[in-house]
Amino acid sequence: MRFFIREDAAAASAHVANYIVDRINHFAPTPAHPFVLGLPTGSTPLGVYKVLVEKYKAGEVSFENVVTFNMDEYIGIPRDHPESYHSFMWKHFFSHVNIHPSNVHILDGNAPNLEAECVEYEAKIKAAGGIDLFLAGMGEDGHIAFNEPGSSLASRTRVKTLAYGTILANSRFFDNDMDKVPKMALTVGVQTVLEAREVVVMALGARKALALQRCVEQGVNHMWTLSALQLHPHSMIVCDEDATLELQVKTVKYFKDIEQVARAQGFEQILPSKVRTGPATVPTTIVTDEFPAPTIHSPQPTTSRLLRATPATEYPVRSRSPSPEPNFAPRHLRVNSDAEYTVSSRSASPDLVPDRMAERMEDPALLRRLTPNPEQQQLHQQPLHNSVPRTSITA
Ligand SMILES: N[C@@H]1[C@@H](O)[C@H](O)[C@@H](COP(=O)(O)O)O[C@@H]1O
Repeated sequence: MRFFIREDAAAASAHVANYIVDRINHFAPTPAHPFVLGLPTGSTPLGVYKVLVEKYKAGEVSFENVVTFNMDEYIGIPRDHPESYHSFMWKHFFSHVNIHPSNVHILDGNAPNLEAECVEYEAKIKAAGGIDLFLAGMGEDGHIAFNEPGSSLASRTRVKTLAYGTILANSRFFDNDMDKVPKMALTVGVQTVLEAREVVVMALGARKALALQRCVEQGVNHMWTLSALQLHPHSMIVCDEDATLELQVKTVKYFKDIEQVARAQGFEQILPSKVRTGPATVPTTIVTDEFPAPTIHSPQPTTSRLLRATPATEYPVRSRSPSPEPNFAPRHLRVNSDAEYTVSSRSASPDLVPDRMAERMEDPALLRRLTPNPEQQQLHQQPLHNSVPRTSITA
């Protein structure tokens, strides 16, 4: 994770806007190979949009070949409501730059079938080639997009109920009247954000300080969904001094030092060239039967995909998902080349399956031992250490 602390909101916004301009220009997008930008709403990115518009007007960047996907949208308020995220985006950004309206994607909170809208949105992101850079803000409770505390870190675009704290925080845009704030929204999921090739998060002001501390200094936790950023190979946080108030002095010093040392060495903390210049090839996943199943099957929680993630210079790769098998063997991942991965067919779709330790035992003697009341059984059975070779138990 790269972490930049700037004096104030204006300096942080300029840093992010310059970075985005730099990324778009290095990418050199074309109609056939556009730069795909994920965008947030809220007060935090306003300064970034302002600088991006200025830079567009100064001829420093073009949005001609940029495709955008917004993070979220309220459900149930008209699209032209002044506080809809559609209105927000056109008012603060899209109307002032040369983006093609057909390249703008914002979830429709009034769609007749909201679930279908979400599925379609994910499909559109995929069809666009995935998101190159997702810009995000954060909620005071550490949410990213509208992924409120407790959201699955493997979540995708979906309908979401808003937390009381978010409704309260956003009531400032609705005459401070909580009754006027929509209670539901459509939002990209945490996993949708993590699949972007790069994620840039901004945190401004003291009211974000606690969330920033939880997400940076503590572990990955679904109660602070932004903390999932720790699993992303190319993430960056840019904040102002006020947002660092809850961080340890040594954390602040550490990140400032890193930036200073890098600069003294003559380079910024930049991305590998593959990511900077856009995708040449997307890795493919090949399913084979090459790897044997182990004696004892272990459950494959969905979140383990995040932890296993991908090599740092490539895109996240998802395994194919055929119909579930009764038992899942651990996934074997082998890198064949820069852009190819091999996965055992037994490992596909490692979704969370409830299981008992006993069900993983193939040895009947062991199975008996793991049934309830083992003390009673031992009264009637031979000692197990005679019948079970220790070596048959493998993790
Ligand atoms: N869904 C949005 C988030 O994407 C945004 O990050 C957050 C913070 O808003 P602000 O930047 O106004 O603090 O507000 C809403 O909850």
